[in-house]
Amino acid sequence: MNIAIIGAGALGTYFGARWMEAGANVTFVVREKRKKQIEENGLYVRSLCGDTTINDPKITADPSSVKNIDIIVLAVKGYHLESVLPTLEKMTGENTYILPILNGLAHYDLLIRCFGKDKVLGGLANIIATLNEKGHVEHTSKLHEIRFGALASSQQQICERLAELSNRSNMDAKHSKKIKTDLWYKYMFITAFSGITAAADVSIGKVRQHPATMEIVKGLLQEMHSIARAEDDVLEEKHLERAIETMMNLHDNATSSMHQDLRKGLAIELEHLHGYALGLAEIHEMDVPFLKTIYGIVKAKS
Ligand SMILES: NC(=O)C1=CN([C@@H]2O[C@H](COP(=O)(O)OP(=O)(O)OC[C@H]3O[C@@H](n4cnc5c(N)ncnc54)[C@H](OP(=O)(O)O)[C@@H]3O)[C@@H](O)[C@H]2O)C=CC1
Ligand SMILES: CC(C)(CO)C(=O)C(=O)O
Repeated sequence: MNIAIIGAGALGTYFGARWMEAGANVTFVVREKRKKQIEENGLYVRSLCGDTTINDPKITADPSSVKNIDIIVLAVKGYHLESVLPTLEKMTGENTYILPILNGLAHYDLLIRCFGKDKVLGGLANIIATLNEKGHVEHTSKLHEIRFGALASSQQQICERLAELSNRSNMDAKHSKKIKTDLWYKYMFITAFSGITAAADVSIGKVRQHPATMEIVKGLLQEMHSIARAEDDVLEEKHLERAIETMMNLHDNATSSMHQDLRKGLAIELEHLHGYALGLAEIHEMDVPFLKTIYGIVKAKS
């Protein structure tokens, strides 16, 4: 299978490396600075699930040179989305599908508008990974899940091909038959988790110590659940209960990538996650005081 990864950041490099180990032909489409860094330092993954070095990785900063791709994995941050569209346009052929693994849902509207609903697969990732100063991946927990699935009936075959490849790989890959539900669940969860950890500047253990703080988490989840139901009606009551249970069971030191980015002084995906949810709430004329407050607090810190 020919896979192109746009964004050789933490997720793109990690999953790209795992697909390569499983025998895929993977090309990394990067910008010049990252290309130079990879040429100097190589592509290396340090992982609790097994280290790996990518020997002679195919890297290019010229998307028009990348042909005959089955799946383009989009692994950029939400705020890179607009600027990556010309890259996607140059690479998307008749038989190419786009698999976004970004957090959130805001990108689907844009991608489907630009490339059509048959082209855009559903995807998400659950992993804790970052790039170190050498540009190598540091994967620091045993969680390395990727989920993908068809958003249109014409996409079944490509999803099955990806599942066949991924089942041979060293990652927890799931071909989901209910990817829309999975996407909304993750969006609900990450908006609450990243919101509270970034706003309070603490990891989840501290949040759980204080019932008043935990009430905010529950309020955020409840509001996101209501937005999901108004928009797509795919989440049930059990999903809300599961999200609360997961929050209760996370390791005390667990925190969100948004919180970590904020601490490092990096850009964050606040508009992509919380901003987009506020827009949906407005369309549905819903009152979302927890979301509004968290957005306001994190905005001032960003
Ligand atoms: N890290 C994590 O643990 C998790 C992250 N996620 C989500 O996954 C997504 C990706 O996150 P993550 O991998 O951490 O992000 P990173 O910042 O590590 O990687 C994003 C990469 O995208 C690259 N990029 C941006 N624009 C372009 C472009 N036009 N062409 C080529 N490359 C480009 C950047 O390259 P450059 O160096 O040139 O800027 C960067 O390397 C986010 O939505 C995040 O929320 C989800 C689960 C966990
Ligand atoms: C919750 C987690 C770590 C799961 O992948 C995540 O998506 C994030 O922090 O961005």
